[in-house]
Amino acid sequence: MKFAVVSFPGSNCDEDLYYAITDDLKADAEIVPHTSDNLEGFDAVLIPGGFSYGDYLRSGAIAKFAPVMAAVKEFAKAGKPILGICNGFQILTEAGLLPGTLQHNREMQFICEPEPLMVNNNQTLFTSAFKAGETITLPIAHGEGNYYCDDDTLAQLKANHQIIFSYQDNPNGSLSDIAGITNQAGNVLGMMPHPERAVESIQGGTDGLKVFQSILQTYLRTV
Ligand SMILES: NC(=O)CC[C@H](N)C(=O)O
Repeated sequence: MKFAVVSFPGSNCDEDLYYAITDDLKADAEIVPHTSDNLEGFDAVLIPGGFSYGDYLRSGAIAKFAPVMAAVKEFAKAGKPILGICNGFQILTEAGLLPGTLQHNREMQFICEPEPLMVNNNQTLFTSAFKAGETITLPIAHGEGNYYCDDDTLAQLKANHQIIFSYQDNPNGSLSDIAGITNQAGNVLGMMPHPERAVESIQGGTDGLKVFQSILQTYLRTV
């Protein structure tokens, strides 16, 4: 299985993700520049955290116009797995691949801390390695992680079990404690917490590795 880690000007978690996949998951990965228009040969796409284009206008608002995003949209349409982490989640909402938006944190401050989360749905390709209802800890590091959507969208997210991760102790004001959601088809996940920062015990925990193991295990079951 080969992972693409898409890198934009201002991405700063691309190499962390690359090493999480190659060193810890022991799978194949390649960093793909924002200028690429081709994701052929990849089985999953990872969109890393950071400050793409300096967070100008809004986080992710300029990245959605990068050449690679047309290929990312095709990849999503083909039902292949796409995971956006932090700025990656912001880019996916701006690109219309996930509903809702990420606003400034309630206290208008950047928050960087380990955060307890609930795994609400382990029946997804991103969470099959977790136990149902498991509580895990992943680091967050963001200024714009306050998830918002309209009432109809929220009702749909709940009815379809698309709220995959929620905060136990809502740090940023997110609607319904939302920390991570999938699209309706279940092949695109956006999450504000950083699984790639919790893949080795030296980082304080390894709960994040299970996200990548889930993707790999699901892939291996289907080939
Ligand atoms: N770590 C990150 O990806 C930061 C995301 C984003 N630019 C923010 O501060 O909200």
